[in-house]
Amino acid sequence: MPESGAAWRLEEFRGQPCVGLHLGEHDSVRVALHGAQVLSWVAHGAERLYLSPRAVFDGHGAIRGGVPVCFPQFNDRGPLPKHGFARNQRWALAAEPGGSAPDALRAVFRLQDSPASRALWPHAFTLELELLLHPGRLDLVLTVHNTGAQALAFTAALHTYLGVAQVAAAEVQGLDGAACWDALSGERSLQRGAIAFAGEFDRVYAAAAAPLRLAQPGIAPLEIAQSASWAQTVVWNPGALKNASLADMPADGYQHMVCIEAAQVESPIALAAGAQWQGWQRLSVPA
Ligand SMILES: O=P(O)(O)OC[C@H]1O[C@H](O)[C@H](O)[C@@H](O)[C@@H]1O
Repeated sequence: MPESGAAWRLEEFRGQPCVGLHLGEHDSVRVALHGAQVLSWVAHGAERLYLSPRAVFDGHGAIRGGVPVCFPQFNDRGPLPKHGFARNQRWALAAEPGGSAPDALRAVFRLQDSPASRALWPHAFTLELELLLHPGRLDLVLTVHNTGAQALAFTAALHTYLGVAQVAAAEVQGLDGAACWDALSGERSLQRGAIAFAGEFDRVYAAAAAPLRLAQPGIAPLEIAQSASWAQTVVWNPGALKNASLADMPADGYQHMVCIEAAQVESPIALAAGAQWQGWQRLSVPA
């Protein structure tokens, strides 16, 4: 274990088994085995993720909030259930969590193909989500391993719900000039300036080379970086109307979240038999 005060433990949250990583008093992460879904990330004492108070924890459906892992399909762009099946299945801890550096904790979750996954998608695979918790920083590393004898192809995302005090006052910086596809209008254009939110927003951006920033008045900004292996970044907020159609969101839920997703949406990743792919997202509160 790293410095004193660092620990991991099995926890229960809303009836679901979870793993908690705790680095001292002020940094922690909680992950449900269902979907290996991160439900909470506390950085320097402040929660930075949004988890809907109406999220359903039935061990079957998707949990609204935190960091859903979308695999092997992004959204409804294909024949599989929306955002694939990985967020709807029980993952396992790959090994006992522990210290990875003097001031860091690491946990790895694993999902392998099963009769349930093969009924939907006829491929052999191992999916791993590695979490590295540092003071003020969380790294999420997704690895896809084709363990079968046939090639496979997938799209995916780390569908991160970031918490905001008031979405109308929040801004996403760092995508100025990026090519974007508006999922609402179908139009392609270039982003001009920072992203602000005044209604439903659902856009797929060509990923930027430098980290993005989520800026809010009076709150330390959050930096969001992703590996170059993800071609896109998705930015989503349902706005009031779409929010009202989401049974697992409270009426004001959309005001308190912005999704910034490291994603591979437009061209599937092809993996030959035995090949691996890795993509990460890093969330940090700059010192
Ligand atoms: O409601 P879900 O299946 O979790 O999807 C939530 C959202 O995910 C992504 O951000 C997509 O770009 C949106 O179009 C979608 O509405």
